Amino acid sequence: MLSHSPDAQHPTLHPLPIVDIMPPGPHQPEDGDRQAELFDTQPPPWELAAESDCEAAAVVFSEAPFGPFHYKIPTELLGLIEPGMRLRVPLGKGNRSVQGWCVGVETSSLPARSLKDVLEPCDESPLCDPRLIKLVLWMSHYYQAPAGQVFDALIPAGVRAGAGTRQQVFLTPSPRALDDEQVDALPSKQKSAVRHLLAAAKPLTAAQLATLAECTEAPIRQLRKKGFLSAETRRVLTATGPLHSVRDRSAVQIPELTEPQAAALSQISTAIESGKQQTLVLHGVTGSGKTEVYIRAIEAVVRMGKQAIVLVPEISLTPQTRHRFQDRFDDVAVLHSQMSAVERHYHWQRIRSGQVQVVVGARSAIFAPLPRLGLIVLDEEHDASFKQDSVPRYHARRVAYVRSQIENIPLILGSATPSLETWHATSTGHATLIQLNQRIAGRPMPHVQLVDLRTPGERSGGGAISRPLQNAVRETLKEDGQVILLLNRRGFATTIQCPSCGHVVACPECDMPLTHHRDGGKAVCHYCDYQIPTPPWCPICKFDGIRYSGLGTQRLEVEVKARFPDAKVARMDSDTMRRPGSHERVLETFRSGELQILLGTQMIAKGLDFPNVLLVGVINADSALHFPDFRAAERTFQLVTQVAGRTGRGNRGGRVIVQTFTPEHPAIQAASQHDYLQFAEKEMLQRRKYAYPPLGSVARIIIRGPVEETTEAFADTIVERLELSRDKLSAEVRILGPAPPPIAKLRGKYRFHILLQAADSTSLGETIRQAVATLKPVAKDDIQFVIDIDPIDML
Ligand SMILES: Nc1ncnc2c1ncn2[C@@H]1O[C@H](COP(=O)(O)OP(=O)(O)OP(=O)(O)O)[C@@H](O)[C@H]1O
Ligand SMILES: [Zn+2]
Repeated sequence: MLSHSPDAQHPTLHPLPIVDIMPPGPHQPEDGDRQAELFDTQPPPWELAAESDCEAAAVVFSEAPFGPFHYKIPTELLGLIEPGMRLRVPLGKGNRSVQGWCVGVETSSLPARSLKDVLEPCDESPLCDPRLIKLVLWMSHYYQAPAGQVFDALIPAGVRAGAGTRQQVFLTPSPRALDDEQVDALPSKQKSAVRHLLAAAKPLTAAQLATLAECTEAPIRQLRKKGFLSAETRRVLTATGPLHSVRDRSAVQIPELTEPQAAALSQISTAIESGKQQTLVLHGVTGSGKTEVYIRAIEAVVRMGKQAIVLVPEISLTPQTRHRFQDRFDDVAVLHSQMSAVERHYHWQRIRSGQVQVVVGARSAIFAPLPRLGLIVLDEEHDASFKQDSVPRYHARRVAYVRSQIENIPLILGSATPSLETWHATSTGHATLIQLNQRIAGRPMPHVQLVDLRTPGERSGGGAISRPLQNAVRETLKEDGQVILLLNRRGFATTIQCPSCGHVVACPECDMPLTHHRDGGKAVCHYCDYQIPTPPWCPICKFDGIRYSGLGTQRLEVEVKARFPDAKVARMDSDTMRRPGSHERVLETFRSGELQILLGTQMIAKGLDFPNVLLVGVINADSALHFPDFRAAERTFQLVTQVAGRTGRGNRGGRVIVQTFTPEHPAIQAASQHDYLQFAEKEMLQRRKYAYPPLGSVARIIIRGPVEETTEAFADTIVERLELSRDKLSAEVRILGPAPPPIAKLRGKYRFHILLQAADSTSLGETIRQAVATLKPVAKDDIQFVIDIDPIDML
């Protein structure tokens, strides 16, 4: 049913007709919530006489009904309401007062009396400029998320709540104060206060005015009573103190660019000077010096009086990354998830005021309200953490692309292992490829040795570490080198099973096997965090001798400590990294050389730059390979290549040992040869064969509910509607399911999913939009459905 031409539209990066993006269409409000719509009503002729021009605000809400609804701006608020502000408006039959976001102000000649009035603005100035509003509307449309909820994702909660601010009363002169005669008649202290306020030519608090006029606040109170002063309440930032640190930059050394770096920079500079949107893909092998290229490009942007956003995966927001930018720019705002609401608000205000040159942050930093944005950089653009897994389920790469179009600026996507979406864009002319094929200082790529775990001789004593890896660790430690060991599974044992009756201890909420954690002897569900004390015997047949199998990082840690008793070992996974700053502390001790072996999950695979790491061991390269996910091979290739890239970054060289049950797998073969091209070409053939992204678009609908039958029945209804809307649109969309996903039960809810595939994202999106437009699960069934456009998570 699906047909593809080789030059099929690129689904992720094809140019979007931004100007054509329409605000979300008017949703049908709930019964009794009917609020007149300006643009879907034709006034009957007898009303035309009564019509007069009126200013109306379009308002969206973060809870149903989502709008947009139109409200009349009453005369006293004319000129005070702008798009991007929050407004208080009456909603529904009972006219309950609710807060919404203003997305537009228009003059209209429709009968004003059919519209309700705006009650009041909640902000003094917009929280969102017109370009960001455009981005919100695009996200709302593309990801099929209510615009009000997109605003909530865009504007940090700390900003919305005014964290670290206080209401303060500001005084301005009223018309009476402008009448010299009346002022002259005032007692001297009051007269002096009025004159000082007039001279200040800006609103002042009573305390400020009292200081200026050298009086107490009593005369000022008198003046207010007599009507010489008008008072207005405003929110002001009261948080002070060192909310961000400034580094001493006197000793910073600026490296001379290598030739390939200089060539890359010159291409990027041309794009920056062009003043146009352009997507540049910086494909540089690990350790090729991509960060230095970003920094130089941003320096050029800053010289032009503009600003930049650098997005990195959350886990890379270590001091090392921060310092690299803070060392080179006067004003960097680093945004990370462990910030308090006050800190976040403080930086947001600084960013919006235009004083910040560079914003470095994870996914949501793409929304930073820089007034003169000149460049966006996504480092490690392939990283899955750029996709948000709650509404709005956006991918920062796609949003960055759209923002760069709205702002008309270049976008740099950097990686040693670009996503196939990005790679494909370079071959269809939607992006320009810039390559750094060599490491800095002519350092060789590390040699990778594959250890075939199927060969009995390679495995030593049933442990996780093969004989070759064991020898290599020993030699490295002897040479005073450091070791990184990757095992992408946390916990001690990943299955707890009774060898007598075969029972596997599973989560009652998710039906997934529990993982045994040694600390505290807990059995934990890695999907919902359900925990019980690990049962000492089989809960079913009471057999005394339950078995722990399957390898996790805790067990690896025990084995490593037993095999190399003289080495200092640290484990890094989400269990040991719960406390703020723990990630940084471990990396600091590793850098200082105090630690010899660092083992952990994928969080040790990214971005680390330690010259003394002479050996990287991958305990089980296949762990991600057999997931029911079309990106499994890509993820395996990326993970192995990235972790292998952590060695050989100094003058002492480095080597990599990869343990695997499938050494012949193309992803593992290509990773072992540092051959991105080989991988990309083979993988692209697979994607083409099945019309998977980037050669087609995918969407996923997840349906969940407490009763299996009703949930499935509801999923069936969605499929029927999808088929109807597909046929009505004559869209070539393939609809698969409903079927239980790999995680068929989660937190006590049954799950079904529907997969949709099409050659282009537009017909796919429209098919879904029409199918669910009026769809609502029966409230008593407690069923929810989630639309995930361009899903990353297929579980
Ligand atoms: N021109 C240069 N001269 C000397 N050293 C450099 C130069 N450019 C970068 N470096 C250093 O080389 C090292 C590797 O650079 P960087 O971390 O930017 O590489 P990368 O391409 O981002 O690697 P990865 O993708 O593996 O994270 C860093 O220690 C950096 O300071
Ligand atoms: Zn669970």
